[in-house]
Amino acid sequence: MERVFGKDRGSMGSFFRMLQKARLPYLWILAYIAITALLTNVGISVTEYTAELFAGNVNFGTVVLPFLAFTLLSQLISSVSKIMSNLCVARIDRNIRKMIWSKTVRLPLRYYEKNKPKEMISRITTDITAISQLIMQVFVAILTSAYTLVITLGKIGSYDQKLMIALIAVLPLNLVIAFVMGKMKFGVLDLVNQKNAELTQTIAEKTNNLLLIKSYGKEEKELQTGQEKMKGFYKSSILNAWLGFATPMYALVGAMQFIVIVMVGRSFYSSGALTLTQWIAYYGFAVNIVNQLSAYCVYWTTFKGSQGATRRVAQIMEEMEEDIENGEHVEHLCGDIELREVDFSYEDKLLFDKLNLKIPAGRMTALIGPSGSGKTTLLNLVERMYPVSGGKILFGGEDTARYSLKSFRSEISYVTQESTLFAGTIRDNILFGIKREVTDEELEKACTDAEIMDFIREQPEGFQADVGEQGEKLSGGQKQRIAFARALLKQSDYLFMDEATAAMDIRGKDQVWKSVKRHMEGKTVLMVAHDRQTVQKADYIIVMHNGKIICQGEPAEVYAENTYYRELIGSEGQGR
Ligand SMILES: Nc1ncnc2c1ncn2[C@@H]1O[C@H](COP(=O)(O)OP(=O)(O)OP(=O)(O)O)[C@@H](O)[C@H]1O
Repeated sequence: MERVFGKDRGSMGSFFRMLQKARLPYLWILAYIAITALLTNVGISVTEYTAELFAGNVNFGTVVLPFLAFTLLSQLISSVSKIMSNLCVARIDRNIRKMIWSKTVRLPLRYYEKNKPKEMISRITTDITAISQLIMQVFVAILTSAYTLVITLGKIGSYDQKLMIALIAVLPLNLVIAFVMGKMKFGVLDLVNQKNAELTQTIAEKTNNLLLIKSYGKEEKELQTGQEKMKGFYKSSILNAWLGFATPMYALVGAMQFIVIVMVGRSFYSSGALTLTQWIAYYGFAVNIVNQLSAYCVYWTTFKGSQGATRRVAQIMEEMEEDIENGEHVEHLCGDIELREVDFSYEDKLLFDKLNLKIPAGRMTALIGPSGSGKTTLLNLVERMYPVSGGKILFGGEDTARYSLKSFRSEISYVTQESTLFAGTIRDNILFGIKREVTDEELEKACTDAEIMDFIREQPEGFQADVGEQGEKLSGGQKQRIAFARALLKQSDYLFMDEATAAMDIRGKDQVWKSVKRHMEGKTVLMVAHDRQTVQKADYIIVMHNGKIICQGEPAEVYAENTYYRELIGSEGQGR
């Protein structure tokens, strides 16, 4: 509960910085404000003509006709104003969603160590809706309501200044109750949004891993996990539902104000300070003012209710993006890869401490070592997916920190451990990230070399065959072959592979390795491997253990020195 009713931590500074970046549709918002101001003035006329009618003045030309005309006009403007408000909300939603999506893609991988990527789903869907509501239903609405209040009070003041002052004196009652309710609403809605994000994250993760859940018979357990998250969300929604009691409380305060307003007006009418028409018009204006003030209570609770969502989105926008353009454009990477005194930690866990390593250019190097020794991390550091916390990474003696990430990464082909594909066609997936024009012959050649061409020919739609969500219609080996075809088409001088053939059959592996040898003749290949067949392709070996290099050199040297390599390669590998 502390979380619900505790101190709110919304930061309006970061919120306004976020709005600056969001490029709000200011012209549309201004047009909406202008139309709403027009509606206020037309509404004043409607109230005045209504008062004339109540007072018994039914002259067709001067009262009835203008009353009908202004009423119709007021309804028309009101419809246009609602449509404009919805258009503004849609535009604000779109702009902020685009901005957060761009941030999601540009945030460094480091950000996702601490924050769950799947929680971004509810940031981009639910939280953003709360923000557009805040802008239109609070900030803009406060402006338009304030205008209506001033104009209406001015009108009452034109009847009698004292009447206006008496009315102003009874107004602040609403604000006290609104303040208390707003505090509670903030806590509850923050909790609702948080529980929603957790539920989204859990469902996205579990539905992605249904195979694993089924094969280990964990249906009941995961059912429970999902249900617990739903229970958490449900409880917070129930708490939110109880806040519905705020409405009768506002109504009670409104009714008390109404009694005071009528008594004040009545005494002015009795003393002769107001005519009958003015007394009736005063009543209409006073009701309008109370409605406006009730609306202020709603603005306040909406404002407090959206504070949690606002804070989360604003915090994301404050995070540093990876600047992929900054730095020198590297035309052509070449030379040995060198790690000099490199430090790197995952959160508090130090993995590399002053690591020194040279990976020779133009050779096929295997990076081997027990699980968790840091092989994938080393590949990621060399590709600059994570910044090092100390030391340097050099290519051909040049510090890579001076190159722009965009140009630097485009010089390396990387076949990752998972070989994830995106929903779409085989062709789209192979050409993903290939920035040059690729001819059909080249595409077929790369697929033949990656041993996937026969499979593509078997598909009725060929290259246009759909791979399914995350490539689910393909086998693990087929996905790896597609990733290989893509890497070959990239034509880089550096090829990194992280257990990139682990899912392939023995014959397929051999074929793919022959293609790699052919394509990468004289170029640099760095591969992480656990199996003898793959490690044997290498002509240089690096052995890692617990974030340290424990041995490196020609296969024969490493065979003589290192037990891990000897056990991995077996007696057949001797003398290589
Ligand atoms: N994102 C992460 N956050 C925190 N710790 C991590 C993260 N990724 C890896 N680690 C830790 O860093 C260490 C090295 O991991 P890494 O994936 O580099 O090992 P590896 O040698 O490639 O293992 P494997 O052969 O099993 O793929 C491990 O102890 C791992 O738990």
